[in-house]
Amino acid sequence: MYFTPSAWRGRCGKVQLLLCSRRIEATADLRWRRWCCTVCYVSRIRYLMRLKEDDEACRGALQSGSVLLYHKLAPLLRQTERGIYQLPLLQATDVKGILGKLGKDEELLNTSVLVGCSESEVAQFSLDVGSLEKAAVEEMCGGVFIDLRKAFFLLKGPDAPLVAKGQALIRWHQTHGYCSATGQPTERNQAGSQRVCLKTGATYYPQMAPVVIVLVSDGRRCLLARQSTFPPGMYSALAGFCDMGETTGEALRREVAEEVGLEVESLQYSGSQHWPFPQSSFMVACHATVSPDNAEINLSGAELEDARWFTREEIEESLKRKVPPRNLMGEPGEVWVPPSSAIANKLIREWANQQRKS
Ligand SMILES: NC(=O)C1=CN([C@@H]2O[C@H](COP(=O)(O)OP(=O)(O)OC[C@H]3O[C@@H](n4cnc5c(N)ncnc54)[C@H](O)[C@@H]3O)[C@@H](O)[C@H]2O)C=CC1
Ligand SMILES: [Mg+2]
Repeated sequence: MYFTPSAWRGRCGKVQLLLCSRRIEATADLRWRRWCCTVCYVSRIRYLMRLKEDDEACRGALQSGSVLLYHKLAPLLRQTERGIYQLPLLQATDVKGILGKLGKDEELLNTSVLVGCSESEVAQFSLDVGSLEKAAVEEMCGGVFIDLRKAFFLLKGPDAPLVAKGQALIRWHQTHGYCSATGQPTERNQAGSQRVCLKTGATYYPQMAPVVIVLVSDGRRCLLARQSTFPPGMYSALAGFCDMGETTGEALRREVAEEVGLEVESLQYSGSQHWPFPQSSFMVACHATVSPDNAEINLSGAELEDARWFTREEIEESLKRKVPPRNLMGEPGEVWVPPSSAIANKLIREWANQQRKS
C-alpha cells in the first residue's frame, strides 16, 4: 500500500512516522525514506507558515500547544534524577491552571510567541511570566528559572537553540512596543513574527545582527584571542559585527586586520549559528588562512587583551578541559576554549581534525 503526498500533508504525525518506518523496513527503499522525511518536513514548515499568517489558526494552535516558560527572560529548566537539565514543555492547559491558581487572567497566555512545532505538529510557544511570583511558578512546575547565560550551556541538543530563540523573540517584543519612526504603539500578530505601527501600518520583523567568526590558521598553528570580559583562561576565535553593506568575506578580512593586524589570504565557510548574547546575533563561521611569512600578531589594543598562535597539541589539550581550570593560587591556569554549544568550538575542532589528517 502506498500513500500519496496529499494523504500525508497536514496529518504528518507520530502514526504516520510509524507507518513510514514500517514501510521503510519492508522495502528498504531509500527513495521512499527520503520522500517521507521531505513530506513530514514540508508539512511542518507549511503548518508554521499558516500559523504566522492566520491569527485565528494560531490562537487555536496555542490552546492545544506546548509552552516554554521564562521569568524576566530566564528560562524554566527541570533537572532529572540523573542530574540532566531539560526544557519542560508545559501544555497550554497547565499554564492556564497556573495562571488561575495565582489569580491572573488567562489572557496572559495570548502573549506567547510561536517558536516551532514538534514532529507531530504540536505548536510550541514561549511565554514570559515575569509578572507572576517566580518561586510560586517554580514550585508548581517542579523546575527553576535559570539565567540564559547559564541555561544555554546546561542544555544539550536542540533544546539550547530552542531556548535561545524563545528568549530572543520575547526580548524583541518587549523592546519594540513603539514605532521608531512615529513613536506610536505597534501591534503584534498572534504568532509574534511581526509588529505593525498602528499609525502608518509599517511592519517590523524580529532583528538579528550579523556577525562573522573566523579561525585563522597559518597552516601549522591557529590563532585564538581573548577579551578582558571573557572568563579567566578562555580563548576563542576572532569575531566581529558586520558593517552595513559588507559581504561576509569583507567583514571577516576587516575584523582580522583590525583586531590582530593580519591579512587573510583565503577563506572557507564552515557553518552558522543564532547566538543570543548579548542580544540576537547571526554568527557566520569561516576558516581563514594567512601566509606563515606574515603571521606576526599586532593587537589593536582596544578590544583584545591577548591573541596567540596555538599548535595542534595545545589545541587538543584545551579541548579536553571542560571547566575553567585554576592553578593552586586560584588564578586562571591553562587555556580552555568555548563549549560545544558555541560555534567557535566547532571551528576549533574542525581545524584540529584537519591538522591530524594532514
Ligand atoms: N558563538 C560563538 O562561538 C562566539 C560568539 N561571539 C559573539 O560574537 C559577537 C561579536 O564579537 P565581538 O568581538 O564582541 O564584536 P566586535 O569585534 O565587532 O566588537 C564589539 C564592538 O563592536 C561595536 N558594534 C558594532 N555593531 C554592533 C552591534 N550590532 N551590536 C553590538 N556591538 C556592535 C560595539 O562598539 C562593540 O563594542 C559577540 O556578541 C560575542 O558574544 C564571540 C565569540 C564566540
Ligand atoms: Mg571582536
